Amino acid sequence: MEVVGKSLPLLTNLSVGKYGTIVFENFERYLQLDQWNKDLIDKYMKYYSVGLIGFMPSHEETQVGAKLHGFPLYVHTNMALENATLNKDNPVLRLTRAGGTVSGSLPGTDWTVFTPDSESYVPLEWAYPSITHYAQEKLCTAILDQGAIDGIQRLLFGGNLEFWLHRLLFLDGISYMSMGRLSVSLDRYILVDIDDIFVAPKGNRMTADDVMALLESQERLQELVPGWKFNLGFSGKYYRKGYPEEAMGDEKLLENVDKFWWFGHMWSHTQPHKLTQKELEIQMQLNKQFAWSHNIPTDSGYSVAPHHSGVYPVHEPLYDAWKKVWNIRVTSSEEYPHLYPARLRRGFIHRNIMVLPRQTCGLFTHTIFIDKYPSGRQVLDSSIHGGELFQTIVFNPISIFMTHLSNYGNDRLALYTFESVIKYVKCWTNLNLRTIPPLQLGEKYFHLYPDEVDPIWGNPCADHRHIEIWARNKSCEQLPKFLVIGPQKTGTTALYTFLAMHPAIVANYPSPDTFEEVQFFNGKNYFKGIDWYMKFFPVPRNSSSKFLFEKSATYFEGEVVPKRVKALLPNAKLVVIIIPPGKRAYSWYHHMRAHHDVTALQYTFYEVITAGDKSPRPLRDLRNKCLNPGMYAKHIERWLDFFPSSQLTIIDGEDLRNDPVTIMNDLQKFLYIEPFYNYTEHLRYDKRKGFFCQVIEEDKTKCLGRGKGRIYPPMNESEAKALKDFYQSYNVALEKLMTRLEYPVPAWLEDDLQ
Ligand SMILES: Nc1ncnc2c1ncn2[C@@H]1O[C@H](COP(=O)(O)OS(=O)(=O)O)[C@@H](OP(=O)(O)O)[C@H]1O
Repeated sequence: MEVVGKSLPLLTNLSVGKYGTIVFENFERYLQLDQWNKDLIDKYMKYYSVGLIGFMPSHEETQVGAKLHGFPLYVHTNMALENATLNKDNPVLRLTRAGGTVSGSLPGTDWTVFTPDSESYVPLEWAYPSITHYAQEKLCTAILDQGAIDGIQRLLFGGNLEFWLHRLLFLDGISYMSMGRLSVSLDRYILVDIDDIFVAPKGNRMTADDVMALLESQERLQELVPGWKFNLGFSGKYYRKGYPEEAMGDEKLLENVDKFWWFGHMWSHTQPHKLTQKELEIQMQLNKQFAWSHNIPTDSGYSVAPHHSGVYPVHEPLYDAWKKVWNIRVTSSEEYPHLYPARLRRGFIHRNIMVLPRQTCGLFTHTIFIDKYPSGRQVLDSSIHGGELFQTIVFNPISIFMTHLSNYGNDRLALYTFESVIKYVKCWTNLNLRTIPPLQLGEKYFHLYPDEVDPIWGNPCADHRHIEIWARNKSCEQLPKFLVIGPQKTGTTALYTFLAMHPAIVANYPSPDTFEEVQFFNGKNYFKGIDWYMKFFPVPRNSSSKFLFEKSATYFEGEVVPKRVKALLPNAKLVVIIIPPGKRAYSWYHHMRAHHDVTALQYTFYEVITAGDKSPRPLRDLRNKCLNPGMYAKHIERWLDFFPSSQLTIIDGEDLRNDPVTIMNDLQKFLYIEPFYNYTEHLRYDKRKGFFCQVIEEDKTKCLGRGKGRIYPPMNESEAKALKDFYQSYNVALEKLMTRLEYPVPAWLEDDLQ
């Protein structure tokens, strides 16, 4: 999909058509195109068998029987309409079914209606004028030009997408105009959880009659939705806690235990984020014993958490206890990434537990009576009749809804809601509705959305609901305020050490697995979750005055890293160090040799940097690790796609090496760190090491270890030349970038570009 501004986009790519359907939000813009562009689009549509969808705009001035420029079609604008119907013989209909009449006024008073004067046109939708002085004949509000005149099919809408039926027709239009190339599947999966089946105050619970009504409703729904079963969550502690007739309702449910699906909850419906793993296990175990003693199946692999607590933001003990006690493989939540907007809800898999997005159906614990539905019953009915609930089912391949015991007692609001909406979907669509058990649903979901498997951890403090369901002992102050992102071999360890000397700055604890770096955002560690990450930082006692930071030099070139950092640490400052890229590559090569890397020992530096794409894999890998991080501009631009330049600073590593005091002073200003730390007194050039080192005592310094500031022979001329050629275009881009960001161009960069 491409949204076009003033000029037309390139329609083809290597003589392959790029677009399956052309849509004009305002059809007049198509009519007003200059001849050249219009011919171009028309030719494209004919050649690639692509059709056009256009929406008629509204104007203050009303047109009555006006001819549409260039078409045998007459329009009447600014109409108020009601009672829409569809032409069941129109070939566009696919997902949409000509279901009857949408009674009542259509949204807006600026509809355009069409009168064709050619056999090429087939009406798609009709409606009647609302104002009585018009003749009560049906008027065409959407029309298909089948292309008999100029070989191009066009679908014109006289109203916009505010009308729910048009949203369905629009999808069908895209499918039809692209000859099926842009079609969505007609399968829709719905799962309704009743969560929690024994939890509701006296008076709001189910009686035995309500349970029978639930079963009857389930049978009727099974006729419409193969496999339909209500999915009941239970907390055993509340069994038989209602009035006597409600206790009989609970018993009735268990008499019919095999007619439903079941999933275990917490024994006492407590929010998991408030509990330790041990406490969670006890809660779950009690509930499991209750299940065993009442013949409730315990093998669904599904569970949900009260108030979504612990699922997202992740409370690891919940996942641990779920796995251990119930062997949970799938759950659902409304909170990832945030509650609203609902259309952005996603799934993810964490530690082999599939978290599916849950939709909202408008039934909450406090919505008990149909006639007392908040803001009136008509709100519920319009949600069912083409509104939010209807569209949720139509536009989401998989919908998981949560309902509550209180929705099924009294006047059985939930039964009314689901039976009505399902019937309405059946009436107006050709969708194949299905219900399958949660585990299968999870597998289906990630088959449909493989890109969602990997989570993107957001910042819990960016959402007040998330803070409420995050453990008390956790705090966003335990996350870093800035990151030294690399790249490797540019002096990042020296910078890390100098920063850690500052009394107001606190560095991450070293990682035992990755030498000193945490390497959270770039590799597998990311999937260990943010609890794991936070363990690398002390809980700051006086948080506001401490600057936590982390240095992982591989973040710089990691493709996914900026996106992940942005999600968790949107306000973090970023520190980049650059040195001559060839020098960096050479240092890396010697680093690998010092670590006895067989490939580095086997090949000369020249062989590594000039290796072709047909070379052995290990050689190519080493070449890439040598050369890629030095494509500085490319990587910095990627970070700038996610962060404003004011959050990122670029340090010239040669300055850091030769004049660290000035660099550290500038960096303190960039980070707004107080109190100011006078590095002049704390850093001194060490002749033996050949670098600046930390002053320990008057006459004693502490330098970085042997692995930093290695001694190796200078680069030879052919190596230097190969590197200069390789980095030429990247260095040009770097110079431009630095100038744009108002940095002085480093002397080495100017030299390299000579
Ligand atoms: N003060 C001080 N002391 C020691 N070394 C210093 C210092 N300042 C900069 N350098 C240069 O840092 C190079 C190592 O860079 P990194 O620390 O980023 O390497 S690593 O990615 O963490 O392995 C290291 O590279 P080599 O000289 O190739 O060993 C040094 O040149």
